Amino acid sequence: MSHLLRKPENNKLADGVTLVHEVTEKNSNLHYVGFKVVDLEPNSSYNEMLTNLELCVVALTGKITVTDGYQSFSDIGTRESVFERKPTDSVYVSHNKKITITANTKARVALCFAPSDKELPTKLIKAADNGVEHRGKYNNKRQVHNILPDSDPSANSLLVVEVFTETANWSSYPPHKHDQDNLPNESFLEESYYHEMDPPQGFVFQRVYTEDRSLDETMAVENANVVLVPKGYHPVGVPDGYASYYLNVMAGPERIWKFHNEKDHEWIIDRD
Ligand SMILES: O=C[C@H](O)[C@@H](O)[C@H](O)CC(=O)O
Repeated sequence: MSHLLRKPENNKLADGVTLVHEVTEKNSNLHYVGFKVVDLEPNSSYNEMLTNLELCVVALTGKITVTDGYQSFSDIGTRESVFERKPTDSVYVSHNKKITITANTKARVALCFAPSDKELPTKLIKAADNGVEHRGKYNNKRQVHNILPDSDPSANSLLVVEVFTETANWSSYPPHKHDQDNLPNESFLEESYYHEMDPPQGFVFQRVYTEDRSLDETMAVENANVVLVPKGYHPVGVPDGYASYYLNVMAGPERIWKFHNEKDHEWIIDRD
């Protein structure tokens, strides 16, 4: 199995609290992006102590209450399934804070981390404030919810976005990369993908590869898998009959999403 592909760990932390995924600098080849998925039964709580990291808590499914010890955001979350295809609520918390997430209903929560030494206000990012985009044409169409885009100054280095790709379409396509700290031409952003499929027995293909092919991994990605993108192009193809969801976390030295399309495939964008 590719070293970039993570299957659910489903590590039971306490009654009603399961750590589905944990991606850190210690257990991955990522140095900027950190990521966790936590399942909570009703009335169960999960605590996280932030030191030099900022965090975006995304209510993937179900309803949760999030507090940073000073502010509390109650009963947030908008959907029972990500495939309701509507934005959800999130909470941004900057470094040096302890956060507690309590489930009001059965919930799956994504914790998106990036480095920060900047004190910034804790903030509810309401579903209604997500920028929704419909990108692409032909079989390259996808729906994008911008949760923490680089146009939103709320965070220090974190970018969070979720993407819906319908049956037999491609996304993160034409292949693009952002692995060079070379602004204004390209930014360096590591990236993680948390994938879900509908129906859940489905899979997608994702390839992660560099210009020189020194890295070239093609994966069959299944429901609730995580793919790590330390560098390189990273397109996703969705088989006929299935719909794809993924949540992206990006972070790097500059909080700017400036990607470079692979020249061989850039014509895809120029079709009439
Ligand atoms: O770099 C960002 C990720 O590849 C996705 O968020 C991608 O941009 C989604 C898309 O437009 O297909």
